Amino acid sequence: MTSIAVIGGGSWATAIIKILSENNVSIRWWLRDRAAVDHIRKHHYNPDYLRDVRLSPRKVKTFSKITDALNGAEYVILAIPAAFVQEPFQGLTAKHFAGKRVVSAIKGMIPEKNCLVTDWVEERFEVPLSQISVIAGPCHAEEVALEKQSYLTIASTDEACASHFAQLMNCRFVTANPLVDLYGVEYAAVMKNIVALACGISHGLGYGDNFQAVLVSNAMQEIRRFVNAVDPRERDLSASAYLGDLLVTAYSQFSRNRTFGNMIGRGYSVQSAQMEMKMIAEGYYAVNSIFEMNKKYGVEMPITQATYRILYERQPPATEIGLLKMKLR
Ligand SMILES: NC(=O)c1ccc[n+]([C@@H]2O[C@H](COP(=O)([O-])OP(=O)(O)OC[C@H]3O[C@@H](n4cnc5c(N)ncnc54)[C@H](OP(=O)(O)O)[C@@H]3O)[C@@H](O)[C@H]2O)c1
Ligand SMILES: O=P(O)(O)OC[C@H](O)CO
Repeated sequence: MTSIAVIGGGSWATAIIKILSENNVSIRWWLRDRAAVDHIRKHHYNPDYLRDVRLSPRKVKTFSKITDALNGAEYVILAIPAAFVQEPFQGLTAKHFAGKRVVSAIKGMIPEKNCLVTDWVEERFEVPLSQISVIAGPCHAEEVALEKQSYLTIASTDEACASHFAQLMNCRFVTANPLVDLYGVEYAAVMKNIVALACGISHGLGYGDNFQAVLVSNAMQEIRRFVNAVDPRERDLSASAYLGDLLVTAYSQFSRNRTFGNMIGRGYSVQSAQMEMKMIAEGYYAVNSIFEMNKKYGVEMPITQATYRILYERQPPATEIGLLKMKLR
């Protein structure tokens, strides 16, 4: 049995645990909410997210102390929005991660540092990059809960690391494939959330499918320009880890980022949209990080810039999307 620590108690953590539980694994699940830890021990489902997912008490043990969850685990999966991922690890050191492989399921950037989660893990806990991977690909937790066929990509700099974890994620309803492009996949996953915000804003303003198709096509070009500037290498951006994830997030009814953007387009303030949405839209934090990062790279990024001005400079969505409209082809 492979021992896997899962850090985070939200919808994606719950979905990942459902997938892994299809295989021969032992899961050590840390949740910050003590009541949820106790509830899962007693009733075998997460009271706050994906309540229909049944959790095997034989395979899944819950913990409220993070060091207990990490104890003896071969893998550590991070599944907390990037803005909050540092909090539970305060006081922990490299020794807590010695010999472990780390998998980030997070599609976001650490706001205070404007850095990728995998870079933070490497630097903060001295985990070798070859032992770090990400879970990517077009996949919503809600569809995993329904066992709808899904595809994941496990990306790493190291083929063996990606392949080994991909095997653990393969199951009846999930096909997981390894890919050697850690940074390209991670940045594309961060950026598709920004695009989904822009799609939601446009939809909220009354723009239709014709406009969105052009917006998404232009967004793919924007992602290509940025990713190639930050990490130039051969990659096929039409693969599902890149284009597929952009499409599902831009179009799905389940997308948190699109939903958040839609509220902004309809006139909600950032604060009221955040309060209304129970779940986290990573794109809100990512747009600031990518905007700041791009001061160094100077890539042409009209969609990111318009979204930044709407969310961080309080510019009227109608004005910004109106200006963006003239730049799209
Ligand atoms: N949901 C998906 O379909 C999906 C798919 C692929 C990737 N992802 C990525 O997975 C990551 C997690 O997203 P999610 O969808 O699981 O989010 P979510 O459903 O909104 O859950 C957020 C989780 O983070 C916890 N949290 C919030 N603030 C925290 C803090 N200050 N300290 C510790 N924990 C905190 C919440 O704990 P409480 O419940 O106690 O508030 C909750 O367990 C994101 O990067 C997202 O992009 C999500
Ligand atoms: O619901 P979103 O917008 O956070 O997107 C979730 C996943 O990243 C889709 O692959």
